[in-house]
Amino acid sequence: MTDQTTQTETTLPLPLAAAVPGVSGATLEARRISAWFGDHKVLDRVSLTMPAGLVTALIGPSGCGKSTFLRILNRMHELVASASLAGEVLVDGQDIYAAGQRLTEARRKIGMVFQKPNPFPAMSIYDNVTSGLKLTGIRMRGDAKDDLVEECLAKAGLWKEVRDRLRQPGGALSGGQQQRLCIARSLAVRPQVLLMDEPCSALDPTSTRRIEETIRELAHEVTIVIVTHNMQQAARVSDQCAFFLAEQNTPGAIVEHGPTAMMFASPSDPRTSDYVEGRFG
Ligand SMILES: Nc1ncnc2c1ncn2[C@@H]1O[C@H](COP(=O)(O)OP(=O)(O)OP(=O)(O)O)[C@@H](O)[C@H]1O
Repeated sequence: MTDQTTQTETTLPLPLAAAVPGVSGATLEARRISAWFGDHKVLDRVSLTMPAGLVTALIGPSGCGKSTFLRILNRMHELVASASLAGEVLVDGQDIYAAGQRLTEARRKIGMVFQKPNPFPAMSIYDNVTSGLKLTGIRMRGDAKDDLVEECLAKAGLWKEVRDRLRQPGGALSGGQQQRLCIARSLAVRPQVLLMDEPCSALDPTSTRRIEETIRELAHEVTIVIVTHNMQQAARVSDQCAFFLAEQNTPGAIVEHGPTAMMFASPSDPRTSDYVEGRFG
């Protein structure tokens, strides 16, 4: 699904986390990633470094392989029976696809927030936040768990709205609140990287702004990679952008990447300027 935007949207003066001393998160490096569904090659030798503490936006027209690339970054691509890949994904220098690397560990380090908010609807808000702990083998006592729930909901910008109803079901929240609950759930296992696949495309403009603010606030502690069709959103939230394209039935590849301001103001490839200025895609 594609979120439509207009040129009339304003740009939020959100702070940049770039190059702030003391940022945490991990540097994620994709090296020569190719991907297939059966015989259909959808990515061709894509390399990209996503530095610690920065927000990287993946942009490009529908079908160019952005979501596939994102799913490769935390080993979700392999859930599709026909899927295969080549290349390496390094988290602070360690390849998550190397022999002996555990799938659960990769997923703990590298969380994912999806297009459509997907909390467990009948489960309480509190239990939604802690639901990932058991899966990843983290044990916690009551008080520590309470503190973690508050911390994660606060970081996701939801604590004040739900502090008095933590035992109510997650499904009773609004769409925007559900998405922030999903962000809190991802944060509870202390990921180093957070992947977001069009996290605002199902949300209204106000909820979108809240999520964008949350992304900027989180950027100093977790490396964020976001897929978005919304160029204003890419400009507002990201520090660097990578422009993907799959031309004339060729596999997707990165045409150009660099600091967001440069990608929008003076890209070196005319296809990038055509895309970011809305002339195609
Ligand atoms: N599960 C799948 N099985 C087979 N082919 C798939 C599958 N998922 C994606 N593809 C194909 O892989 C290519 C890349 O798709 P992908 O969803 O990664 O692109 P995208 O850039 O994220 O698109 P969009 O912006 O529309 O979400 C497309 O040709 C798509 O049809």
